[in-house]
Amino acid sequence: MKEAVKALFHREYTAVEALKDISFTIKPGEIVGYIGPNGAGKSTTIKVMSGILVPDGGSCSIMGYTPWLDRVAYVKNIGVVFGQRSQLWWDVPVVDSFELLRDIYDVPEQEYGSNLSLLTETLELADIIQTPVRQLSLGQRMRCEIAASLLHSPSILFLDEPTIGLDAVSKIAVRRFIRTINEEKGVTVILTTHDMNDIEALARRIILIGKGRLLFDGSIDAIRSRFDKEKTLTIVYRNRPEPLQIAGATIESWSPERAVLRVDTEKAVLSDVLIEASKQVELLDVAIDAQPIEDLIVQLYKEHQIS
Ligand SMILES: Nc1ncnc2c1ncn2[C@@H]1O[C@H](COP(=O)(O)OP(=O)(O)OP(=O)(O)O)[C@@H](O)[C@H]1O
Repeated sequence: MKEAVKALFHREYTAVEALKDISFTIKPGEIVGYIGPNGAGKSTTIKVMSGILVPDGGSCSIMGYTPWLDRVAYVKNIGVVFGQRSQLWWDVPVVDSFELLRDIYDVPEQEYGSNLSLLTETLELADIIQTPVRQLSLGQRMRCEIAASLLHSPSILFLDEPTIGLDAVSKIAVRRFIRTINEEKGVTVILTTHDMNDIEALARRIILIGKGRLLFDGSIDAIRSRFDKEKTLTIVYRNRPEPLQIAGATIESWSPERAVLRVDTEKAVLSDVLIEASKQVELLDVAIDAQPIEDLIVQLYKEHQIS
């Protein structure tokens, strides 16, 4: 209590440098996964890039605009979805919010009409568009949020955790939609998410930040070739009563009909392991699994000591 009263008169402040020396360039038409652990600075970056936050230093140029200086002209070119916040009015039907956004962005009637019908069809909004937002499920609301961010045909879309809390079906629908607008309309997408399946499904390029610093900027393939040295080989074969012995492979589990092997591809060639296996058993089925991208990202976090 004493400390609380003291704090009323004498506040102690701690400076948090949310972003430090972060620098990158994104080409039109890219989908970039902007990732990092909690508190890394992802939302802060999106807020700076969308003109909501004014940084203390540094520069940011998007389509020739400085987001926080040229806000009115700039926002016509961007769409923003914050998974944790809503840009829709809670008590009115979704379509009323859409119409208000049309007026705010000054979208010509014809453009609004064709965007609305395309978004209604592809995001399956027909049954919910007359419902007040407060009566929608999270998945339904997120589909409306994404539609709302695209009514004015922006060429850049910032998505801050767009699939948070969605069920598997809705996640797949949202991912498919993001891919479609990127491929068909060339919309540039900057996506933050903790769901590595979003990243795997959408982003070819990853920018990883941790504690406000840029730690990695490159392709998923580059991460794979750096960390994904181990493959899991599952083989199914005709009855063999004793375990296989294969140089270069570690037997993870074994039964008379099935074995799971781990192969370090830096030490053994996968095809040699398979040839050796086929000499010892009559192979019926083979499956090769790479490490999930989630595990690779964790290794990247560990390398930078930010896990
Ligand atoms: N309004 C604020 N006032 C003070 N500090 C803030 C504020 N918003 C964010 N921060 C701090 O800035 C840093 C970066 O936060 P940010 O929200 O950008 O992280 P994030 O990467 O989006 O995290 P998460 O994955 O948890 O959403 C954190 O240390 C956070 O505590």
